[in-house]
Amino acid sequence: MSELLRTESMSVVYGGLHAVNGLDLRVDEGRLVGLIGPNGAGKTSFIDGISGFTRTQGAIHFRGKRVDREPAHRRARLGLGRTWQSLELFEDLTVRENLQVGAERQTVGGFLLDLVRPGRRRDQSDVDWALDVLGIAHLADRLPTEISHGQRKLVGAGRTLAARPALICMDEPAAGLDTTESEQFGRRLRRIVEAGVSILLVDHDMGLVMGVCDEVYVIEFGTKIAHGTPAQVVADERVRAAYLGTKAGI
Ligand SMILES: Nc1ncnc2c1ncn2[C@@H]1O[C@H](COP(=O)(O)OP(=O)(O)OP(=O)(O)O)[C@@H](O)[C@H]1O
Repeated sequence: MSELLRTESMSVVYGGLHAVNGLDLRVDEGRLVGLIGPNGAGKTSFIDGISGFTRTQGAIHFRGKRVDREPAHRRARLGLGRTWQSLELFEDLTVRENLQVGAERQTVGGFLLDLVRPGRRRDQSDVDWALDVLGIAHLADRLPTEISHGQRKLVGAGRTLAARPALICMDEPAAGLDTTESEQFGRRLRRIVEAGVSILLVDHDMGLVMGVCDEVYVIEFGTKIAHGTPAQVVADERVRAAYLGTKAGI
């Protein structure tokens, strides 16, 4: 399997707090990799660090290139996509238009073209592809207020997918979904991977993470405490101890 993302001793430090503490993590092409840990373990800080939204120490390699000193927009252009914990769709745009916003790569040429031809037709192929992978093509002309909560989550993922990334880091994409919606969402995640896009999945929904991931990393206080298949991780004593007394259901 070829390597897509690899961090080496990566840390995120806020003041004196090591939110991520020397983490080695790897995502290969064609893999759905979970990253879990109790509240405050450092999961969002890790995603912020690899995507370039917070300063890091250590090395981050993406598609064979060292990227830890590259700005966020350049990492995105290399194919490193991410979603955000707060799902804010453009409520007055259709589903298709919401994805179109994600697909647009702002270039100087495109900006000038918009000035001279404001109503120009845009290439819809990436948007059509993302709608199809997520199974929401039939909702393309609806407004976000007209679709279900689970479908809104797919639109949120679709905005990142429409930029055709090689990897999507998802930060709690299933928050607030009930069990049935979460299972449907999980099937869509597998379709994204089958379509050639790897996923790093952060979520508190253990049914989802353990049900869809090929492998799972577990962190506590910014440090890796386990890594393996879902079955190996669930059986790990340190993981069980870390989750003892929480509602996560490991
Ligand atoms: N901008 C910041 N400045 C200072 N401390 C921060 C900042 N962001 C996060 N932290 C702290 O870093 C630690 C890790 O937080 P982070 O949000 O990365 O954890 P998490 O695993 O994503 O948590 P949750 O599951 O609750 O979302 C926490 O102690 C948090 O309070």
